[in-house]
Amino acid sequence: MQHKKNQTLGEFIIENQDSFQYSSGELSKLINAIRLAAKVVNHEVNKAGLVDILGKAGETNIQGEDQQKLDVFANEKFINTLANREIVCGIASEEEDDFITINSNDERHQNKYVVLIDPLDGSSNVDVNVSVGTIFSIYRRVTPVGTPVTLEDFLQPGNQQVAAGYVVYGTSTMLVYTTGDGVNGFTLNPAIGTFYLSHPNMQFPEDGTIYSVNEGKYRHFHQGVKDYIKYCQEEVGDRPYTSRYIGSLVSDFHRNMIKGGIYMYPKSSVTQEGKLRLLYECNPMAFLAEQANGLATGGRTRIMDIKPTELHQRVPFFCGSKNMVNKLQEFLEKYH
Ligand SMILES: O=P(O)(O)OC[C@H]1O[C@](O)(COP(=O)(O)O)[C@@H](O)[C@@H]1O
Ligand SMILES: [Mg+2]
Ligand SMILES: [Mg+2]
Repeated sequence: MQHKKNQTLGEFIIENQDSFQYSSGELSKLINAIRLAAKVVNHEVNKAGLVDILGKAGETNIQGEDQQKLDVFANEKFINTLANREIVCGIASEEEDDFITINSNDERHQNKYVVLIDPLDGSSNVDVNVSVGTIFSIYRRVTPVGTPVTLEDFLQPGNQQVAAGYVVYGTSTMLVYTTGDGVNGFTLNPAIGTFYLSHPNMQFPEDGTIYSVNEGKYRHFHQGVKDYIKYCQEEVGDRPYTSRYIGSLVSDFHRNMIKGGIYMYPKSSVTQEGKLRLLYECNPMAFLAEQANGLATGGRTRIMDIKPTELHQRVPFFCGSKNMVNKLQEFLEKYH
């Protein structure tokens, strides 16, 4: 992978296109479309509070969650931007009950990629001006090109992803992604609307001192998770670790990747399989984590080896610095 200081995202995509095993330019066009939609959503996020984009949209999604206006806006922007550029044959989104088929009957379009997105991650933070994100995951379809996509094209294990990434709309706006050859971060210069390579070859420190979990749900957690949280809080050596939980997966992950840490959303007696969705939250973050020398597990299984069964299925999620995730697994193993 070639990194040049002050390289723009557009230049980076072109220059590294050939290092991608399936390079036909289609994936480059796809990443470029995501870049464009991210800028449009960023513009709206930045002026939230000035325009009527805060609050609930009045609908609920298939997860039974109240959709925020920004959820709906971001969903439309990403879907329209991808669909209008005829570079994908299907899209699945947190905000759509079922997957969307694109251009399937048009012989001219031999699109071979499907995209899964969480258009706005951290929705509970939108109205309180705390950083939020967008998450995307890209696969090659498994059904024949030129035929309508099927559920099978979306229910692929994470280890089949060809690319994944996120946008974080925070103190600055960054797009971070991988095509299986390391993780690179690009910061938006809002003055000229261009993303620049600011974080080449991002790596999770093997050890960290930050743990991120919603401790308000502590008493419902599995005993192994409780023991690990207690371990993090013990006054021994470089512990106690610092507790940091933004409540936006993208932002917690991003901070932990830079500083070293572990994010946990366990299953509990309340949320049987946890809260986070395998296909458009856990798999893309797991691909990034592993490409950045980190780990991602469901507790017993490597996240990217889980065979999906449903579009919106939830799984327990533990992700971050290698030695911290391994330590957590030691505690979980005790009870298996
Ligand atoms: O409020 P809780 O239960 O701790 O959940 C917070 C988690 O839920 C999420 O907001 C779920 O994502 P969405 O906002 O995309 O639904 C994660 O970003 C975050 O880490
Ligand atoms: Mg989310
Ligand atoms: Mg969301």
